[in-house]
Formats: sequence, C-alpha cells, structure tokens
Amino acid sequence: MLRILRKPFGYEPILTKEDIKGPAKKKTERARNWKSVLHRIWLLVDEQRALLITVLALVFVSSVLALLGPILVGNILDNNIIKGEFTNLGSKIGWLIAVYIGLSTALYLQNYWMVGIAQQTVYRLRTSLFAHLQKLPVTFFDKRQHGELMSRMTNDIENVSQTLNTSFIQVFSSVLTLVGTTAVMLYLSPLLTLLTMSIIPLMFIAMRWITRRTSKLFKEQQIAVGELNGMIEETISGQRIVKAFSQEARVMEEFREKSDRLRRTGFWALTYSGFIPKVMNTLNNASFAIVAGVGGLLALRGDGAVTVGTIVIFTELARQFTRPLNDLANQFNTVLSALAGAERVFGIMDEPIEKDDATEYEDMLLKGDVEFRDVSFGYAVETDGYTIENVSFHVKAGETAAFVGATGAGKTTIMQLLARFYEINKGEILIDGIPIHKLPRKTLRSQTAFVLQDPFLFEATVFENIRYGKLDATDDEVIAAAKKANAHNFIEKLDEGYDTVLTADGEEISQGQKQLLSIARALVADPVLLLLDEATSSIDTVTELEIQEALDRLMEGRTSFVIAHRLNTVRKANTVHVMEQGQLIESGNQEELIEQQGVFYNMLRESEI
Ligand SMILES: Nc1ncnc2c1ncn2[C@@H]1O[C@H](COP(=O)(O)OP(=O)(O)OP(=O)(O)O)[C@@H](O)[C@H]1O
Repeated sequence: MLRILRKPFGYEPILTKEDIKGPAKKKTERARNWKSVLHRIWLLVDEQRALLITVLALVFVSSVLALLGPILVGNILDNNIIKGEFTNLGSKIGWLIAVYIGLSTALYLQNYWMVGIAQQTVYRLRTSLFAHLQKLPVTFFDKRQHGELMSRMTNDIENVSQTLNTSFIQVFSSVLTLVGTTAVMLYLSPLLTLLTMSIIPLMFIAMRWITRRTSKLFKEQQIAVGELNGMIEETISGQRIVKAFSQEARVMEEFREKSDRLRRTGFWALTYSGFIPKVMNTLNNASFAIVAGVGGLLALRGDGAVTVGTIVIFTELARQFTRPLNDLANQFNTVLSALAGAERVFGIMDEPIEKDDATEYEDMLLKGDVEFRDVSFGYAVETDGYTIENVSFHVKAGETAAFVGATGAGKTTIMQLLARFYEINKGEILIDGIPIHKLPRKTLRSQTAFVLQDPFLFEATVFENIRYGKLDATDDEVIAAAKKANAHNFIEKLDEGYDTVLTADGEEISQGQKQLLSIARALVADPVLLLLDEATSSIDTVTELEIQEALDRLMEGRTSFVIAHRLNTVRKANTVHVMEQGQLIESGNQEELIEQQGVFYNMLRESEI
C-alpha cells in the first residue's frame, strides 16, 4: 500500500502501487516506428505542406527576433544611454519597435496557419479512419472491443490534434530558442553563461521531486474520475433498477464516497503541481540575482568584458532560456503519447479491408435459390475447430426454411454465412447456382434483409429509421411499408407521428413495436432473401398477432430463413432444419419430422418450440 502522504486533510492510502502505476508494460507508451508515423502524418498534411514549411520558417524568424530584441536594448544602453550619445537613438528605437511588431506578427501568423493545418490534417485522419472502419470485415470487429475502437476514434485522434495544434510549434521554437540563446550568451560572456546554467540542475532536481509526487497523484485522480464517471453512467442508465430495488440511499452513499476520494486526490495533486511555477519563479529570481550581482561586480571592474547592457541582455535571455526548457519537458509526454496514438490509428488503417474481387455478377438480380453443400466453417478453426460442419440443404426460391435447435447450435452462424459476413472453410454455398464468393457482397447484401431479435434503432425520426432499408424511398413508400407491417397505427399515435425522433435504445416504444418497425424497414428494402431471427421475448398477444401477420406479408414471395422460436412459424415453413452442435441432424417438413419421432418430435413434446 502507498505511504500516507499527510493526515490533516484526511488523506488515506486508497490504492496499491500497482493500481496507480498500472502493469509495467503499459507505462511506456511510445510509437514503435515513429519515423514512419511522422512520414504518414506528413503525407496527410498533403497540399498544405508548403504552408507548413512557411510556418516553420516563421518560427525560425520569431526565434531570431526574440533574441534580437534584448540585444538591441543592451546596445542602446551601452552605446547611447550610458555614453550620452543620442544621435542614432531614434533610429535604434525604430528598429526595436519594428523587431517587436515583426515578432508579434510572426507569432500570430504561425499560430493562425498552424491551427488551420492541424485541423485540416486531423479532419483527413479522422475521415480516413472512419471510412476504413466501414470497409473492414466483421471478423475485425469480432476481435476488438468496441470501447477500444471508440478510443482510437476519439482519444487518439484528439491527442494528435492537440499535438499538431500547439506542441509542434512549441517543440520547434523551444529547440531554436535554446540553441540561439545559448549561442548569444556564450558569445557575450562565458562566465555569466555558466552562472545562468548553474541553476538548471537545481531546476531539474526540484521538478523531479515534484513530478514524482504529482504523477502518482494525477494517476490516482484519473482512476478516481474514471470510477466516478463509470458509476454516474451506470446509475443513470440503470435508474429504473435503482428505483425498483429502492437503492437510492446506498447509491448516494457510494457516490459520496467516490466523490470524496476524488476531492482528496484532487486536492493533493493540485497542491503539489501548484508548487511548480512557484519553485521555477524562485529559481529564476535566484539566477537573476546571481547574474545581476556577479555581472555588476564585473562591470564595475570596468575592463569592458561585461557592460551594463550585457547584464540587461543576460537577465532577459536567462528568462527566455528557462521557458523553452519547461515547455520541452511538458511537451515530451504529450508528443510521445500522440505519436503512439497516431501509430495505433495507422495500425487500424493498415488492416486489410473486405475486398470484392469478383465483379462478374455485379448487376445480378437474384431469384433466391439457396443451396448449402457440405459447408463447414469455424470462427477460429485452428484453435476452436468448426462451428458448423458438413451442413447441406436446399431452399428453393420463394420458400421458407425454419432453423431450430438449442442455443449455440449454429443457427445464427448459418445466417451470417448467407450474408457473407464470413468466408466458409469447406464446401460450397450456391445462390441461384453461383458460388457465394463470386457474388460481390454489395450485390448480395443489397438484396438481403435482416430482421433481428432486438432490432437496432438509430437516433433519428421514424421516417429515417424505416428508410434505412432503402435511402431513396419516398414518404409514401415508407408509409405504405409501415401500413403493411402493422406499424402505421402506433406511429400515428406518437407525438409527432413519422417525424418523432427515436432514441438509440428505443425507450419510447415497446419491444413489439420495435419489431414492427424493423419489419417495415425490411419491407421498404424489398429484399429477395430474408434472414429472420424470431424474437424470443414474450410480447402481448395482440402485438404478437400483428407481428405474425406483418411477417407473413414480409415473407411472401421471398426466400426466407427463420431462426424459429414459435410453433406457428415452424408450421408455415416449407422445411424445418434441426441443428445440434453445428450439425444438421434432421431436415424435412413438419409432418415428416414428427413422423420420424426424433429430436424435433421431442422438442415439440417438451414445448421447446
Ligand atoms: N463472432 C463469433 N466469434 C467466435 N465464436 C462465435 C461467434 N459467434 C458465435 N460464435 C460461437 O459459435 C457457436 C454457434 O453460435 P450461434 O450464434 O450460431 O448459435 P445459435 O444456434 O444461433 O444460438 P442462439 O440461438 O443462442 O443465438 C457458439 O458456440 C458461439 O459461441
């Protein structure tokens, strides 16, 4: 456990060292190949490269002007004020004003252009990543957590954006300023340079001392923020459960505890980090005092090695010297983590996309005759073996095939193979006699519709949600489909009818109504092949009948594959296929299967359908 930092504010050790530091390998978050990352960002800058080079030139100009200012001031002091020589003072002051106006203009322009370049580059990066995500196969999404992908899309891109916006210029100008300042200082007085620099090790020691403490505390604060946010999200989305189980008081207590933990960590993290500018200031002042004191003594000696002007230039340059050091130290981690983020983004953009090499049947209008011939498939064959094995069946155009079997038997897998979400390992799937891998996915999917158990709704109007199946459908077509799907009546009763905006989880409508919307969506799409996962959730009898009727209308004239949970559906199907552990163990129409007195017969008897 952590050592107790201090007691007075009730600070107590909360997390173990491992909690705060995290697993060792997570600590160094660096790009493996930063050169290639930089090169790819350079490519993304695209037609703005000339502007970027102009910005870099401006950074150079501003760094030089920032050095020139104090040098001119020193010169005026030594050669004009002290000597009482005022003839060229006016022109020198004119130059001084010009230098500072030039500096401000260069700084303004470099920031203005850099922000533009950064935003445009990040826009390109974000758009390319999103476009690439759309082309990736389902297998890619299987392997990754959605949260991780969301983080690529948001956090990583935001990091790159921040770095391009500010860090890029800052790092470049800091390096230039450091080099320039050191050179001028060394030229003017090596001794005073040494004295100015003597403060740097002290600064590093002080910074290290503070950051060692703050980084732990900030991590702890981050964890506390994460926990608090997680809890808030959970409580808001689970509000009903909280209320139903009367957990309000306990939830409030837990919230107070978490919020208090955040308060305590926040207090110490900010207190310690607040020391940084104070310590830097003190050390800067010390450096100022040393240079002024020693420089003054040297100037008094009057041998001309150090003049009053030199001291003024030095104190000004010393101030300029610590700022870039500070900036570089601050930017170091930001730049590293942005590069690592960019590398992760590029990693996704390098993932192979789902290619449609076959173009032969691009414009093919399907009839809907489907045949599986000894099809075997596994999600990860090498490690887990086949999920479905040697499956064969034939569904003629316009017929309905029902699939039944225990959970995990492989019914959904058959549907996914039909939509070509995955490629089969053995055997053949023929659609209208054409092997499925020769049919472009777009051709196949544009003539296929899914009606899922838990229909997915978008945060959009009812119109838009139904039109998702065919984007160019007219309002009249949508309404006709809704009527056919028995959805029209309930839609009319919604506050704004077809213009009512639904939320993503469709809270304002019932489960059954969601099903009706999803049937309307499929009707608008007017597919040849219909893949249907019948809902298992119990729905009131009236809605159930409406759904049945809507489904009958939807299935009419199409080849339908139904994962069936209702006897009624099985009864209407032309063929019923019973699956068990990835194999088709019985096939036939209902009467034949009952006659066989096999698995299907037993399922019926035990009311499993
Ligand atoms: N994307 C996937 N990656 C790896 N394995 C998967 C994937 N999808 C399904 N599986 C596995 O394949 C097997 C068959 O699953 P499938 O969803 O086809 O069964 P099911 O008969 O449709 O079951 P249910 O009625 O519960 O939906 C299961 O063991 C499941 O864990």
